[in-house]
Amino acid sequence: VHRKCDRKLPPGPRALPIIGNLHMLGNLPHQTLYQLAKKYGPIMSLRLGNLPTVVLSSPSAAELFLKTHDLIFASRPKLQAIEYMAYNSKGMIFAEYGSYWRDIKKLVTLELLSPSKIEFFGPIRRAELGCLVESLRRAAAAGEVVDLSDKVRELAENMVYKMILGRSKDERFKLKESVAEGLNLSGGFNIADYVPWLGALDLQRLIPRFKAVSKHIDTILETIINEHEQDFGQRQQKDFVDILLLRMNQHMSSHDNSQELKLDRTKLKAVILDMIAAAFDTSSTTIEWALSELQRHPQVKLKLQKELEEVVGMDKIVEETDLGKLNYLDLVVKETFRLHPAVPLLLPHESTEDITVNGYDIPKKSRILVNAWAIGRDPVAWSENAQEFFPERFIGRDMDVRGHDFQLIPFGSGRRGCPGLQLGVLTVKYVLAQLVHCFDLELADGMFPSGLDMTEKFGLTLPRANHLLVKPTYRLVNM
Ligand code: HEM
Repeated sequence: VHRKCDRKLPPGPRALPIIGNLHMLGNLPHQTLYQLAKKYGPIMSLRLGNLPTVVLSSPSAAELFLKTHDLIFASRPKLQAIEYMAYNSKGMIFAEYGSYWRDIKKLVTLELLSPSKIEFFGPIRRAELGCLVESLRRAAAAGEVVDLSDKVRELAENMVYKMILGRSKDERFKLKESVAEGLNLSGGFNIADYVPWLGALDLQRLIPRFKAVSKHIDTILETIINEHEQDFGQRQQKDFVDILLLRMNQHMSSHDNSQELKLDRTKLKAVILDMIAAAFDTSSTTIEWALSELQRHPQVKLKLQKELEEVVGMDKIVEETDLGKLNYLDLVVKETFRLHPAVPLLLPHESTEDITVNGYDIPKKSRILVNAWAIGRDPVAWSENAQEFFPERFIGRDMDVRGHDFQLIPFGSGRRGCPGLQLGVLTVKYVLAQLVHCFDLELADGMFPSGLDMTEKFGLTLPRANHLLVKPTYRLVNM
């Protein structure tokens, strides 16, 4: 046991009283932390309020914390937004590490996100993507400019809501808007999570907003679950709510006393909300950046279109079964994940014990931030042209995004790695391939490709600050 003053923390900038280093983060914390790490190193120590925080910014640093010592760093901090808005961490994403999280993870990976379930929901993705292609075709015929950022986000939302709740639109309530507001409110660094006594004063006036969003979402979920209970068995298409209800009812009727997770209504709502929140704009953000990079790199786009012409053909649309044959698409998507990880600092991890890593003492209950955005730009891992969008860099490099290559961890790695990885990668590839195959896009206002603004907007995910506005032209023949 170390006395506090004997501890050797990782190097880092000086902290101010009370707020620590919070004031340094700025509007784009992942970029600030990337710059600070250049000075203080890949294992860097900060104080956010009075919380010891470790920021990891290189592949080997991430490997030490997410693989070598994964078990100690596999928990999550308690965040005020989550306590209020996500059923007190009863879902999976913010559950503390332990048997409850393990049981939920099992349920989610086996019953909601397994390969067979992903395949089962294929027709939903196909139908929704078909609608988007149709709407872009109409815009092309009319020579209109479309907000592609909005369109792609709407598409991803529709796919997700259909799969989870069985419907993509419901005129009666504004679930999408409320979830978006909830995510927005939880995206920033909330003072209350770092300086509890200041939090009690609620200077940012967040608590009433948390409560309002939470109440609204809960009412909607209750209505949807009630309706599922009423017409259970009558509908052909089963969604996540049906699957979880079935599971909940099986438990109740079998009176089994096993230790396995017993779903109740609150847990069911928490899991449903987690699935929505996790899938909400991760895929669409990635697609938006991929399309932006292709717009800025016409030669990459042409090469991808050529591959699609050869593998799919100009008289056919892309099917999910084609994706495995599209090798260049795979490189383009990896390169997008490298430069534009949708969740730039992953989700916060928390340590459950005092531990020494690489000679540094990391106290129990430290906050761990993994800067996946910085790791994707690490010049040692990616050479001098790390900042450039260059898919060919992956040729001959046996590397994927699954979390065993620590240079590329857009989905995290280890115990807390993303369970929606397969679905996420599939969605990104499918939508991107279809849009690139079916349309040529021209930037609105005749802007040169290289002039496309690439400013980011920090939140839970990292979308474009300015929407991508384009004029589409349809490419396929006899379709
Ligand atoms: C391109 C799409 C996606 C990206 C880039 C992404 C990325 C991530 C990242 C970085 C984490 C945190 C890892 C960590 O803390 O170490 C995460 C966690 C998670 N993701 Fe995803 N994700 C995507 C899609 C999805 C989808 C479609 C779902 C489910 C429908 C999903 C469900 C989850 C869940 C439940 C967690 C929490 C895991 C835990 O705490 O144990 N994700 N994701």
